[in-house]
Amino acid sequence: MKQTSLDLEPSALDDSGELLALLDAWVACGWLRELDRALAALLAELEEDASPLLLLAAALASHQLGHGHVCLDLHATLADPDFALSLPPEGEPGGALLPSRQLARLTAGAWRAALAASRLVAVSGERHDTPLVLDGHSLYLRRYWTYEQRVAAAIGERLASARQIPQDLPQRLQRLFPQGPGTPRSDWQKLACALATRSSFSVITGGPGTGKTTTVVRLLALLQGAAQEAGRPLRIALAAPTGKAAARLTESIGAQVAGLDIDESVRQAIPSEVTTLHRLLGSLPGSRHFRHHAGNPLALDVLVVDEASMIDLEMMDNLLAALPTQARLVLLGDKDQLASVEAGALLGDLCRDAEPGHYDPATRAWLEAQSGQPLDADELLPGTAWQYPLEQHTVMLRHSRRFGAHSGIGQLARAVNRRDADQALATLREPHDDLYRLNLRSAQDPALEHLLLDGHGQAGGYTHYLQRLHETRPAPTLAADDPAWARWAGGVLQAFDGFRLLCAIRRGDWGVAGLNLRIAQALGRRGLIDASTPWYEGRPVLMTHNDYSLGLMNGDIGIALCLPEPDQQPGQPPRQVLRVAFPRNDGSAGLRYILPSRLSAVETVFAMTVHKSQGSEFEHTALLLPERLNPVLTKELIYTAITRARSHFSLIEQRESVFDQATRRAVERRSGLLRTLRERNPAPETP
Ligand SMILES: Nc1ncnc2c1ncn2[C@@H]1O[C@H](COP(=O)(O)OP(=O)(O)OP(=O)(O)O)[C@@H](O)[C@H]1O
Repeated sequence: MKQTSLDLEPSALDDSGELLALLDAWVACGWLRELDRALAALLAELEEDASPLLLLAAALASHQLGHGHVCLDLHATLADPDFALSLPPEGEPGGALLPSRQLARLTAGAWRAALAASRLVAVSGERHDTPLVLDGHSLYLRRYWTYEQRVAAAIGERLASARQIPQDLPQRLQRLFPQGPGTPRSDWQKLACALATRSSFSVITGGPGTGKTTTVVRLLALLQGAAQEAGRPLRIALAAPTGKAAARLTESIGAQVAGLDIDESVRQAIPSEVTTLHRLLGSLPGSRHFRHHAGNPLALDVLVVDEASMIDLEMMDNLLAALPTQARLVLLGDKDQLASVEAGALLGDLCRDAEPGHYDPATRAWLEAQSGQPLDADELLPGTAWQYPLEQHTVMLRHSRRFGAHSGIGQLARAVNRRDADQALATLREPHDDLYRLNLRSAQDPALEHLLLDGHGQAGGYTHYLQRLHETRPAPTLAADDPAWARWAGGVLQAFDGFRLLCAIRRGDWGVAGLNLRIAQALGRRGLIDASTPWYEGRPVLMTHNDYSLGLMNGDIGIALCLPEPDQQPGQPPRQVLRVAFPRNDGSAGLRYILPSRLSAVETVFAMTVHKSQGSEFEHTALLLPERLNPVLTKELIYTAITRARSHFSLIEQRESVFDQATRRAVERRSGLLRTLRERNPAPETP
């Protein structure tokens, strides 16, 4: 259909054929997925006179899902098209194809009107048979709009269900959170624990080392202790979105539970094993569905989910459906981290107002009475329960015990999080034992290779795990079932977590692919690996898809090692074969060994993207920034990279301005979850 236009030449926005040709061009550049374009083509078939503006919006709404946004926000898109759409994805020059050029003449009013006029679009979900829903100035694919509505409804229902609170809550809190010399005036851990006893839904957010695990372990001790006394012990489960995160939490929960001063019967009834959400819900291979759902709910009274920043909207919908409403759900995570790569920055949405708190006077009074402490933080703002229903059940932990006031990593992370680029740069210039900055003269600067292989001072590089591999290898005559092999493989995997290079992009000199090649070649030149073959001993690999038949999940990391063949001929010396050792990721500290030929979806992982590093920590983390700003470079990405570092952080860059500009820029995830949740909360009746 032709739109009226002042231009004589038809443009992509005036003509459906031209629009589809533009989408083709974007697909050819690798900017748009084939499936985004296919959706536009399908809609063009369904509605013969479909407006090109509708086809464009549909393809872009689908494209946005691939970038984690649940919907296409028309205003935000038109305000800064290239950034809002992340096109081109890695910042390469785009010329006339750039969205900022193509959408220059479009206004939000005209776009919205074209969408609202289409039979394929329901305005605010008033019809149930359209593939698209327009909610305010956001266009959704119906499936995602439905997820958002269901998640908001389920959370709203949980928030409204008040829980019975132990009469002696103040005393119980006092026992679990004794006031020590280092305890701040407002102990936010104690406040978070108190608040989480009140309803079936609560969120505890905080940066690294702020005590999320400590708090939740004490919360579980409190709830289980009270439940046991009442003769109704609780069924508790702990979960995390990825195997890696589950393994990490298993370790820290185990240590925390062991260290608590509580009755042995309560200790025994707090699980220390953490499962993945997929395993908890019972994933069905080859399907989006799970064994547990509303019709077959989880038999649980309390569920704690850590690393909740990695939960996407669809998973949250599944989780809320499968968890009975009377069961408590406690989400833990760092709201400031990058969100899940799937659509929906759930934790970020839920915690948008966690810092100012917006506690209702009644919430504040209750918290102060139960905890015996003032609610005290400079950033707090007042609020009411009906305007801020979720915030009455959310606490942000504010004191990091891992990165104290003098830690360089802590100072840098805090400055980046505030988008205070000047302070972040000043911190990088000051001498700090845990921070290092490498300014490259060019992409080929040998200092890069030196840092990646040998590290810097106390901070190691990639030679460390390979030295361990070679120097601690068991005698080849040992039988395959000798525990020395598992100890060795486990030690090599652990040593590999001593260092990781994180990249912002995938392609080019500064991307994951190029750097993986370069690092492998450099290690080959040192004789530490044989990089002339695709599968060499010491090759670290990352799973890029879930493989249910092998029990490996997207994001799992393994290392190829020469190990004795399990089925040996009696009397023969053990034959060595290359197998890939993966941690079991079930908290058991066990390993599994897979033949390389069985691994179809893996890539080398010396360097990995910051996105993929979420849920992991490394002793030394290096972040390599590309030479040009691009849409993925935001303060969330930089903050996430810095906070992956346990002891040392290195920033590698060619131009200082990229760090500076990226730190000033924040991701704006598009979703309407918080708005929907607030709208669903009834206003109080006026007398
Ligand atoms: N109230 C406390 N008293 C003493 N030590 C504490 C307290 N809270 C936390 N810690 C210590 O601080 C460290 C970090 O705590 P914790 O692991 O609970 O933080 P976290 O927010 O879960 O960290 P992460 O970001 O790694 O998940 C741990 O060593 C823990 O023992």
